[in-house]
Amino acid sequence: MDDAATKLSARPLLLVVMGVSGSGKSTLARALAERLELALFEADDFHSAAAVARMRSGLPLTNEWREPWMDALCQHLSRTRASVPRRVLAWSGLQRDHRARILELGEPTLFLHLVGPPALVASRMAAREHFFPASLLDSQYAALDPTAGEANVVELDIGVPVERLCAVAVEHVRMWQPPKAADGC
Ligand SMILES: Nc1ncnc2c1ncn2[C@@H]1O[C@H](COP(=O)(O)OP(=O)(O)O)[C@@H](O)[C@H]1O
Ligand SMILES: O=C(O)[C@H](O)[C@@H](O)[C@H](O)[C@H](O)COP(=O)(O)O
Repeated sequence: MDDAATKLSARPLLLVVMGVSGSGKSTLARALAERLELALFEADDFHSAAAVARMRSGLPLTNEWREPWMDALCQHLSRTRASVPRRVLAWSGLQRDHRARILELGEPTLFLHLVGPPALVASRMAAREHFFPASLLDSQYAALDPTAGEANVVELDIGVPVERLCAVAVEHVRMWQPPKAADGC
C-alpha cells in the first residue's frame, strides 16, 4: 500500500464513480480499487436480463426500468456493508433522486463524477465492446441531473490518462471530510 492508501485505510468509505455510459467509470473504479485496496462493485451487474436486452436493442432505460435496478443495487450495498466497509462502486448515478438513495444508506460517500465532451465519450464508446450502444449516449445526457454544487460530489475531467485521473481522484479522497452524520459509520 502506498502513503495515500495507508492514510485512507482506517475508515469506512464508499466511493461512487459516476457519469454517463462510456465516461470511464469502470476503468477508474478498477484503478481506485487497486490503489486504495477497495472492494469493487459494478452497478451493471444488477440489471435484469430484460433491461440489458432493452439497452442492447437500442432503447434507453426509463425511470420505471431503473427502479428495480436501484432496489437490487441498494439492497446489495446494504447487505454487504458490514463485511465490506471500504468499497468503490461504478454506477452511472444519473438521477439526483437515485444519488440521494445511495446517500440514505448512511455510508461516508463521495461521488466522483466523470465529465467530458460528448464527442470524446462517443469515440471511446465506439472503440469498445459493450451491450450499451453509442446511439444511446444522447439519452444519457438527457437523463443526467447536473451535479454542480451538490454536496459530496467532485467532478473530474476525463481528458487525461487513467493513471493521472486516478491520482487526482485519490487526492480528492484524501482531502475529503465526510459529513459528521456519516463519520462514525
Ligand atoms: N482516462 C481515459 N483515457 C482514455 N481512455 C479511457 C479512459 N477511461 C476510460 N477509457 C476507455 O473508454 C472506454 C469506456 O470506459 P469504461 O470504463 O468502460 O466506461 P463506463 O464504465 O463509464 O461505461 C473503455 O474502452 C476504456 O478503456
Ligand atoms: O441509463 C442508466 O441509468 C444507466 O446509465 C445505465 O443504462 C448504464 O449506463 C448502462 O448499464 C450502461 O453501462 P455503463 O454505464 O457501465 O456503460
